[in-house]
Amino acid sequence: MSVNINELFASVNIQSVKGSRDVEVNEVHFDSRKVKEGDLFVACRGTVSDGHDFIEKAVEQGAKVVVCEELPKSSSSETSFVLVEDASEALSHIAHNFYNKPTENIQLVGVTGTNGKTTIASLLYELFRKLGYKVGLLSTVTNYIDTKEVKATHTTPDAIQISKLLNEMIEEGCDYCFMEVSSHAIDQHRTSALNFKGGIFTNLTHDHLDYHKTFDAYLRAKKGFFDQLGKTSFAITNADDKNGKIMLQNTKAHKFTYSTRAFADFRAQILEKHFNGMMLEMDGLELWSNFIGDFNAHNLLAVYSAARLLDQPKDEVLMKMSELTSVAGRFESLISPNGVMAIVDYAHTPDALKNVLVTIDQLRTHNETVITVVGAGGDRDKTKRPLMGQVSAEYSDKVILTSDNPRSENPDQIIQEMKVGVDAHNLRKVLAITDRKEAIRTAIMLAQKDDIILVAGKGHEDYQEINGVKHHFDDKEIINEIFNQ
Ligand SMILES: CC(=O)N[C@H]1[C@@H](OP(=O)(O)OP(=O)(O)OC[C@H]2O[C@@H](n3ccc(=O)[nH]c3=O)[C@H](O)[C@@H]2O)O[C@H](CO)[C@@H](O)[C@@H]1O[C@H](C)C(=O)N[C@@H](C)C(=O)N[C@H](CCC(=O)O)C(=O)O
Ligand SMILES: Nc1ncnc2c1ncn2[C@@H]1O[C@H](COP(=O)(O)OP(=O)(O)OP(=O)(O)O)[C@@H](O)[C@H]1O
Ligand SMILES: N[C@H](CCC[C@H](N)C(=O)O)C(=O)O
Ligand SMILES: [Mg+2]
Repeated sequence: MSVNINELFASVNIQSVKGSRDVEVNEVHFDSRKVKEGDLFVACRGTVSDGHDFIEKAVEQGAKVVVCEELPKSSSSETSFVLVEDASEALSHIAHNFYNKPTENIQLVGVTGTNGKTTIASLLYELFRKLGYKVGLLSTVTNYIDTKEVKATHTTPDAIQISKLLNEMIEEGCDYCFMEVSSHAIDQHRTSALNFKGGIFTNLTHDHLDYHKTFDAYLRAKKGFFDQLGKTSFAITNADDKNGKIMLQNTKAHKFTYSTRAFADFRAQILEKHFNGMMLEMDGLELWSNFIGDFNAHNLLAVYSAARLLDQPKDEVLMKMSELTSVAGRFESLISPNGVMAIVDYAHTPDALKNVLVTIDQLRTHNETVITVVGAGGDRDKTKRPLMGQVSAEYSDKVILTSDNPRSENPDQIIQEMKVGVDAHNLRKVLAITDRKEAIRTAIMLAQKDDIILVAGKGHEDYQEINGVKHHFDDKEIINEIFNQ
């Protein structure tokens, strides 16, 4: 396929062009290593390197058009250079135009917030399939083009990948797509060109301060998503979150709120909590849900609100919602032959850990012991480590601190940084076992019938990343193996 660049630059704020404007290109890339003869290269400034340093390389490999924020000192006369103010933002528009402006032909709903994005986006995908539609999903766990699975590498794919996948969804006949929008993605303009039908805010708690530096910058990144919504879109926020209101402060979209506590457009209340689910009153009607935990009442309410704002009938939505079951790696329980329960959950922030442990505490009928196995990611927010240590020890009877993707860091050092946060009176509860498999084995050995083990932080992940190498590792697989030994 070849496309004229005049079409590609629609809605891009061009400062100047050096060279011909009447050029056809084959492919669009932001990585010089992928450029082939006749392609377009966008030089983006990154966190590690600067795409401008690879312009020469891209030209050598045959780039016909280069989009950049600064012209290189010497430039080939055969290549057209398009100067823009923000190359990452331009990339999002160029990719969207290249893939036939997909968001003009699909109802796209984005979910953002610290926790709950995967849960809400995946449940919306399942719900709309049950309602009879063809649907797409872009999530941390996996991507779907209707029923075709495409492996996920990020929570939000890069700008090119997003538009490519959305275009494939349209070709497959999808009416809707539900996607997670991470704060990194917003900050890097991966979603700038997309025309969202709706946006959902979950909550904002401590995470990713390695990248955003301050909580305020993290908040502003999330808010940027709602600022970008158009006036025919809807924006749904969590009225029970401290920052719920601020998120929608400057949006042009129609605003809606959901709450389990206060007055809101969409309301729910937990009527009964059971081991295998809960009974809710949702928007005035009763709903059985296979999910537990107060935070899931919020997630389900967000799902319901979005479905209603997408004009789906109330009774049918509630009926199909009661059939929804758990999302991979989110509160998945396994029982050993001698009655020990292990729960695998993706809690990797202080707030998520607390929510999950409080939910587990509410499940206790006698004085079952709760043992938590948890680590914190390497090369990620270091300031959440002591908080995760503190919360785990406060809300468990025993904690085994271990590794969770140490990446380039020393795993013992990460564990030490988690331990620093543990209150003095809780230190006796804490063990440190660096090898995650051994940590899980020890928890299982310590547990007696009816005790509960929480294995937190990796959820659906099937790897342990150490020094740039992903080794196969799956919490559920390991637990089952040890349970059956
Ligand atoms: C910190 C971060 O977000 N990094 C992302 C970013 O890379 P970067 O800014 O570091 O890129 P860089 O290496 O500095 O390179 C700058 C530019 O030079 C280009 N380049 C580089 C080398 C070369 O030889 N030629 C060349 O052209 C690169 O393609 C890039 O355009 O842009 C890349 C392309 O989109 C992403 O793949 C990469 O994700 C990395 C792998 C990552 O780990 N990201 C995580 C933190 C992330 O994005 N997480 C969020 C979820 C978080 C959550 O909510 O839980 C996500 O959405 O997944
Ligand atoms: N609404 C919520 N509020 C607080 N904690 C939640 C909520 N929903 C889920 N959690 C907890 O957070 C964990 C991660 O949930 P989920 O994967 O849905 O979040 P996410 O926002 O997609 O995370 P990520 O940023 O890694 O993509 C869950 O395993 C659970 O422990
Ligand atoms: N999307 C999150 C996932 C964290 C999961 C945890 N297992 C880790 O590796 O830190 C992040 O990139 O921060
Ligand atoms: Mg996610």
